[in-house]
Amino acid sequence: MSAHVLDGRRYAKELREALLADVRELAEHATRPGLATVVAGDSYPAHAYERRVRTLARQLGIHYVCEELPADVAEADAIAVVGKLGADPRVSGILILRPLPPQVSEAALYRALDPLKDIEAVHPVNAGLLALGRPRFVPSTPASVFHLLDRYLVESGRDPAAVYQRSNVVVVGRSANVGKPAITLGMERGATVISCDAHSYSSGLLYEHTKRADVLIVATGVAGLISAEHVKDGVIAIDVGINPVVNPNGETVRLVGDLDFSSVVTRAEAVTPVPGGVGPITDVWLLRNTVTAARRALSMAITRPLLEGLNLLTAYEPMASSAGR
Ligand SMILES: NC(=O)C1=CN([C@@H]2O[C@H](COP(=O)(O)OP(=O)(O)OC[C@H]3O[C@@H](n4cnc5c(N)ncnc54)[C@H](OP(=O)(O)O)[C@@H]3O)[C@@H](O)[C@H]2O)C=CC1
Ligand SMILES: Nc1nc(=O)c2c([nH]1)NC[C@@H]1CN(c3ccc(C(=O)N[C@@H](CCC(=O)O)C(=O)O)cc3)C=[N+]21
Repeated sequence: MSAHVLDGRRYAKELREALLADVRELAEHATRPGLATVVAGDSYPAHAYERRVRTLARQLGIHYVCEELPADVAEADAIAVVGKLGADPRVSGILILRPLPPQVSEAALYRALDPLKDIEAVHPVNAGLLALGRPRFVPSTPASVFHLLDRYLVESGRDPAAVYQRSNVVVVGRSANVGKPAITLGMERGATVISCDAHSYSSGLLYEHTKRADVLIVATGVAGLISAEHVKDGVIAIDVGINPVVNPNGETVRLVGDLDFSSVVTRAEAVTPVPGGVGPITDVWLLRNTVTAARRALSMAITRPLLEGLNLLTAYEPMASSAGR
């Protein structure tokens, strides 16, 4: 048996076309969405992603700015940069790239985000709303994972809701921006969700869980962590991992996932490749969230003076203040 190889590029193309139409529509209202990224140090995956996002923003006509910080940036300076972007009216969405250098606390930087520009839902308020099933933004990577899954299930003639409700969804990795929100999205769909981490691996339990997965989502950054012997026949396996591997010539770098693709493909019903799976959807989703943020900012700009005129702003303000503004 050889699995269906899910084509993330095809889904990404469709999403990109729809997004371009949205950007053009906003332009008719004299509104241009803007994305800002913050990257500190020289992580290869972070810079690889930054380049993708930059290129796509330009293609779509979205304003783009990247704040490149040195690896030894002081935490207070990084926080000030995030604050500055929050106050910049050209910026509708902000992405803080990971990993951050050790002296910069991720939590401190996330708290410094304007919650209405926090398109990856990492500010405590947005992470909380997501966990409660009322997301303001769905973070791009887990959103892309479930977009792929939902689309594949529909295209193969199944009702995604019915499939999730009788599925074990096993999520390997539980970071705040990928694994944890993926767990939430699986729970929201009514699946039985099992969360595994590095302790599952070191205690020898990881593969007991992965073998029970109907849907396996792997986001660890450990190349080749899961191979055919660790999954059951007919699994649907989604590989989030992006791991740079230096080619034998010692120069060019290629990317591999967390699945040992060539073996998993022999047992799975469906599997995503790296490259060409989740990755190509993620950047489109990020810009889609940026456009959503810009649209909301526009409607707020229109509504605010009206509410002020009617002396109703107090009725409106709690929403903004509950967002921590
Ligand atoms: N395709 C895409 O669009 C994207 C890809 N990525 C890629 O996805 C991967 C994961 O990213 P991210 O979540 O940010 O990474 P993090 O390093 O923040 O988190 C990794 C998670 O994997 C767990 N883990 C590590 N080793 C093992 C192991 N041997 N067995 C089981 N679990 C393990 C860790 O467990 P513990 O918590 O116990 O330490 C942790 O929860 C990376 O390769 C990254 O580059 C990221 C974002 C987008
Ligand atoms: N806050 C934060 N959010 C992230 O989403 C995030 C991050 N930090 N830090 C770094 C990692 C890495 N990452 C990538 C996503 C897609 C590709 C990608 O699309 N790759 C192409 C491959 C292109 C090629 O082969 O060159 C693909 O998968 O098809 C690459 C890298 C996002 N990350």
